[in-house]
Amino acid sequence: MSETFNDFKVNVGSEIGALRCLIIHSPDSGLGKVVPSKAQDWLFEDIVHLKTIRKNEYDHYLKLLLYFLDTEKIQGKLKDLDKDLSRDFYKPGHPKFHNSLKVVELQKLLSDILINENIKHKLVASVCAMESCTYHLQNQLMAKSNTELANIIISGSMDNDRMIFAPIPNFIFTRDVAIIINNFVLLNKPAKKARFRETLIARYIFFNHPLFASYEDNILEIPDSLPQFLRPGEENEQHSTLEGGDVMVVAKNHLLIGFSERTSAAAINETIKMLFDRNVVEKVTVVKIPHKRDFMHLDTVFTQVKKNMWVILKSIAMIDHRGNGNEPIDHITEKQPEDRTEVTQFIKGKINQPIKFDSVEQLLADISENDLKSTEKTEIIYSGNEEFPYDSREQWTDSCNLLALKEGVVLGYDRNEHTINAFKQKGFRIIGVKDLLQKFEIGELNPRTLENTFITMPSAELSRARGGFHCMSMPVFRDELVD
Ligand SMILES: NC(=O)NCCC[C@H](N)C(=O)O
Repeated sequence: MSETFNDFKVNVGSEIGALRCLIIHSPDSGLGKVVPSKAQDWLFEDIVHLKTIRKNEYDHYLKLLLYFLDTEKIQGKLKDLDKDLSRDFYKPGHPKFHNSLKVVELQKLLSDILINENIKHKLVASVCAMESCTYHLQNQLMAKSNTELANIIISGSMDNDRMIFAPIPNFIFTRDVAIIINNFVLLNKPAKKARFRETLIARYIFFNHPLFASYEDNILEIPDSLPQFLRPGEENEQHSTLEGGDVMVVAKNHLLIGFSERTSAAAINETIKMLFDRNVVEKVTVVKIPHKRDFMHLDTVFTQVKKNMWVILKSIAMIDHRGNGNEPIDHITEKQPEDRTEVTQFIKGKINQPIKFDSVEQLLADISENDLKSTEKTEIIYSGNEEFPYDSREQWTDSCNLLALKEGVVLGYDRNEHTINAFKQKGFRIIGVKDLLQKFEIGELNPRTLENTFITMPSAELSRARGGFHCMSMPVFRDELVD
C-alpha cells in the first residue's frame, strides 16, 4: 500500500463541514446510449446530449471540485485544459487523467481492483449473472485489461461501442450507492432495477480497494428481516430497499432517513437497529415524504446550506392541515391524505418511545439549534422563492438539491432562477462557475476564503437526468464543524 493510501481517511459527520474528499463519476458513454423506449425504465426524463453534458456542464463541476479539494491538480492549467478537445484529463485510464485522491473517480477505483485476478473473476461472473450474459461473452470479458473492463462494466458497451448489456446512466449520482456515516460505510439497496449493477460495483470497491482496507469492519450492509425471496409481491413497501439520496448525516450523532418512493419501511427498520447496535449514531429521524417520482429522495426536497440555513420545498416543510376537519371535504370522506409528511425520531435505547415533530421545518430548527448549537435564528429558503408555480417547477429541476463545499458555499443549477433570487435576498454572492474558476485562476478570489456564495452551474442537460449536485457527490471526508 502506498504512502498516499495510508493518508486516506473516511469521516463524514455533517452535511456542511468543509469537504476534503468525495467520490464522483463523470458521465460515461452509457449516458449517450439512453434510447427513448428505455428512458423511463432507466430513470431518465429525456435523451441527453453526451458531448454537452460533459464539456459544457460536468467538466466544470470537476474543475471546481479540484480547485476546492486538490488545488495543485488544476491551478494554472485551466486555459490548456479548456483548449484540449481530447478531454484526456477527464478520462480514467488515460495517462493524462487527473487521478486525484481527493476527487476520486469510481471508474478508476473499479479498474484498480480489477488488477487482482481473483476479484476480476468474481466480479465478471457476478455482472454476467446479473445481466444474463452468455458464457462465451463472460470469457471474452475475462480477456480484457482492467481499464478496458472497468469501462465495459460501467458503460455496457465493448469493442467499438457494441452494446452488450444496459448502461448504468445513473452512476453519476454516486450519493445513491453508498453513504459515509462518520467512519462507517453504509452500502445501499436500490429500489430500481436500473441501479442494481451500480450497487454491485460499489460493494466490490468498498470491500476490495486498498483505500478502504482499514474500514472493512465498518462496512454496513442492510440485512433482510425475512429473506427477500420469501416476501410477497413486487411492491417496494414489502422489500428492503434504501438509496443514499434518502440518507443525510446532519450531525455526528444524528442521521435522517427519508421514507420515500425508493426507501422502504422494512429497510429503515433494519438500518436503524443496525446503526444503534454498531454505535454509529445515537439518533435517527425518519422523514416520510410523498411516495412520488417528483420527490424520489429526501435530498430532492431539502438540503442544508449553513448550520442555521436550509433550502426546502414549502409544501414539505409545513404542517399539513389537510384532513383536520377545517374543510367540508374532511367531513364527507374519511379518506386521509396518504402523502402526508411525517417526522418520527428514534433515540438509541428508547425505540419504543419515538418523538413526533409537527413539521419538517420544526425538525430542521431543532437540528440547527440543538444538534449544531447554532446561536442564530434558523433561516429557511424556499424553492422558487415561495412563488407558484416556480416552487414546484424548480424543485423538479433540483433547486433543493444543493451540495455544500463548506458552510455557506453551495452549488446548484443556474436554471432555478427564483430560488437563486431567494439566496440573493439573504445576502449570498451569486456567481457562475466559469466566472469563479477564472477568478480563482487570476487570484481575485480564493476557495479558502470564499463565504456565503451560491455557485451557479450550467444545467440544460444534467437536469434531464433528474438529480442535482447533492446526488452527484459521495462525500468521504468533511472537516468537523466548529462550535
Ligand atoms: N439523490 C438523488 O436524488 N439522486 C437522483 C437520482 C436520479 C436518477 N435518475 C434516479 O431516478 O435514480
